[in-house]
Amino acid sequence: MYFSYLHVLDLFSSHQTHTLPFFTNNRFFLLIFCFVPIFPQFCHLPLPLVFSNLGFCSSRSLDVLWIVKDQSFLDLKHTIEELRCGLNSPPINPFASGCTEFGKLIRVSLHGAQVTSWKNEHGEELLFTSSKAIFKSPKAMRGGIPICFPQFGTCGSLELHGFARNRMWFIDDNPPPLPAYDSIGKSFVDLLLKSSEEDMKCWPHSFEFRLRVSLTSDGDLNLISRVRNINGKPFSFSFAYHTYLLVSDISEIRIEGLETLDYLDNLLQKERFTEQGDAITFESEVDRVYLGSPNAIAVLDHERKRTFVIRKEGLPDVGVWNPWDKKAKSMVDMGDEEYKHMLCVDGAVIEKPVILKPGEEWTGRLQLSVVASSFCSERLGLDRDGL
Ligand SMILES: O=P(O)(O)OC[C@H]1O[C@H](O)[C@H](O)[C@@H](O)[C@@H]1O
Repeated sequence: MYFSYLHVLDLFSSHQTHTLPFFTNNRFFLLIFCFVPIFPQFCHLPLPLVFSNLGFCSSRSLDVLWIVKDQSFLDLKHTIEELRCGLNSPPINPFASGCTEFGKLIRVSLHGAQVTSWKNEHGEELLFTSSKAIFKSPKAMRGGIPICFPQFGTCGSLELHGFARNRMWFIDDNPPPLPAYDSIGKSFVDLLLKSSEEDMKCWPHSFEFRLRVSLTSDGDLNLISRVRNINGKPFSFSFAYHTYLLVSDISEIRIEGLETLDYLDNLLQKERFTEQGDAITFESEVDRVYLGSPNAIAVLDHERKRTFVIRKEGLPDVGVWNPWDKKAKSMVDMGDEEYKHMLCVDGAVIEKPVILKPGEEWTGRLQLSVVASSFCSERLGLDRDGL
């Protein structure tokens, strides 16, 4: 059965007594919508819809979550009214259509726990999604932030980038607590992936992978991954937040923070080189893993006059990828010219895989911010240690 906006509206109205105090007392909230046109293929999956903050649970079909910031109850009510008015028309994306303006928000798919959209306060998209992206299980769609686990690239015997990006995740209603600074004043959702019988056949290790996706009051996108070994024996894994940044023109992009580092070149059988330039720029295909990078790097978009600042913890390596024209043309889910508008810069653990003993947990944090390029590197705190 297809799940429509009507269900969402019903859900809000029938639980109004629960939702009102929450929305009036909190400036931040998690708004959960099912969006049929994006992932119709997942709509049959019975997944629990959990508004833990609201004090009720409901079992509904659900596949896409929206994390929205700074919305008062009145704004939300207004939006619901707008959606209600459009109920007789075919379902449309309320956010993309301009029928409502939410400003800062994140969209997350339960398929792969993939962040598929991150918007600033002007409603401008900050992550790349290919116009030819295929939103079809079991593959990850081309764009956003796929999670590469328990393998990055071809570093092992598993499918490329591991299986986590191709699995359905669940909302984690009751995650083990995180430090207070990871929760206060933020809108967030917790997702969970556990090893399935099928996965155990190719990767025989029991794990729990918890991902918190959150939006800070400044509009930063935070991702916190926690992988726990619930096995009787140790296991190792590699990992990456495969982050597709949306850029104006790849030839105008510069990465600062990776200069002088060693890197493995995936285009030359992972041969090791040392970066020589003052900054990384792009004029052909690049597929590299920079090793032992600082915990903050910057991606400067000269044309748009904005800079992505990537801060990370527990993620020593950085994958940098742009397929350029020839490879882009060979990819079914990428437009011929779209390579010009994307750059993958991945906080990752690749060269020295994480080894977890039974009962141990690993944490990898990534924070993405956008600032005006008039900020100079010193003010970005690129030499700051961690988040
Ligand atoms: O096409 P995908 O499986 O999503 O992989 C896309 C790219 O991801 C990484 O950046 C790898 O280093 C590349 O070799 C790969 O081509």
